[in-house]
Amino acid sequence: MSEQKQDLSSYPPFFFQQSESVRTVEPKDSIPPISDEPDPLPCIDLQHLNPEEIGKACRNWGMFRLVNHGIPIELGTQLQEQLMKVFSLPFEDKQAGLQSPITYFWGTAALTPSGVALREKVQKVNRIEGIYARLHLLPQMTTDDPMFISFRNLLEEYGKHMAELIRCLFEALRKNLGIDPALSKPYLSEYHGLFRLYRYFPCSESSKEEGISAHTDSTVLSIVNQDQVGGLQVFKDDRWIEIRPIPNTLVVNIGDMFQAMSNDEYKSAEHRVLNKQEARISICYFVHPEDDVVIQSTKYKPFTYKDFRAQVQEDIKTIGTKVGLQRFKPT
Ligand SMILES: O=C(O)CCC(=O)C(=O)O
Ligand SMILES: [Fe+2]
Repeated sequence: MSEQKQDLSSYPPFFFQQSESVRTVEPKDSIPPISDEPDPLPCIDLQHLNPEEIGKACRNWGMFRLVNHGIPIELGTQLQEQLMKVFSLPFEDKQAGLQSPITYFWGTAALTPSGVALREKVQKVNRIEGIYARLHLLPQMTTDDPMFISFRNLLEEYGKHMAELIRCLFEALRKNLGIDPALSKPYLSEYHGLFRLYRYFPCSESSKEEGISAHTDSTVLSIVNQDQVGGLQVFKDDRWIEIRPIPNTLVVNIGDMFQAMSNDEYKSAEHRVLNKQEARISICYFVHPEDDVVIQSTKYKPFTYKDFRAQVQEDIKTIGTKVGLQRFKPT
């Protein structure tokens, strides 16, 4: 077994109990990723936002790399370091110390919106741990532990940048699509801004183990800040493409809600994460529409994000997987 032996007591004991065969990826997923080409992902410069370029990236990829994003480098580095410290705590300490409104979870075969893994009907539990936090609830975290206080403060500061950044991207894309400005607020609910922070278990790369299985996000927009380990892939033109880690860049993807809002002009990107030989950290920020606003789309029956979320939960419970927007196609 080539799994790293260090600090294994910080991982959920269940990670060592599941058989190897359960964890390996399925045949459809086994197309080898092409990683030695120049970075193929469209790159968007926030300081020189070009509407045509960003629109093209959303239509063709549903994902792009963002540079000159304005997040202070030092802040991103500090948050990653602090996050690694928190994840390195013994498993029991994380369970005990991270309680609402910042909660700890592990195994994401299928997540509830709050990031809790649903284990009914789900055979495979991925070797990943996470911390879930809604941005607007962070100030309510009560703790005396200096490590958690520092972590919470960094996350809050980083979150303010994320909220601003996502608003700026949404406005550019909304204008591109000609969406009514009156929908800006309900379509991108700041109240629903949330973090999922992950640590992926280190394992042998030859085993092709998924930390997060192939999926599209149910969001409007998602922003991923990954460390230098790698493993994130996007499915495009019938193959998995590596989203290489490049320092000081973020990865933005279109979620299902934005796909519907754009009448399918923009695509929610199918992506996954493979575990690597080193533990991997990522800081992901997600924004959804307000619960009760009706998504107006020529491609789908009228639905709200609340309807969508309930349907996803139902599908995961009954058939073990998310069906997504297909459920809302007119019959
Ligand atoms: O960790 C990552 O890079 C991506 C995570 C992800 O796709 C998700 O949480 O939806
Ligand atoms: Fe995702």
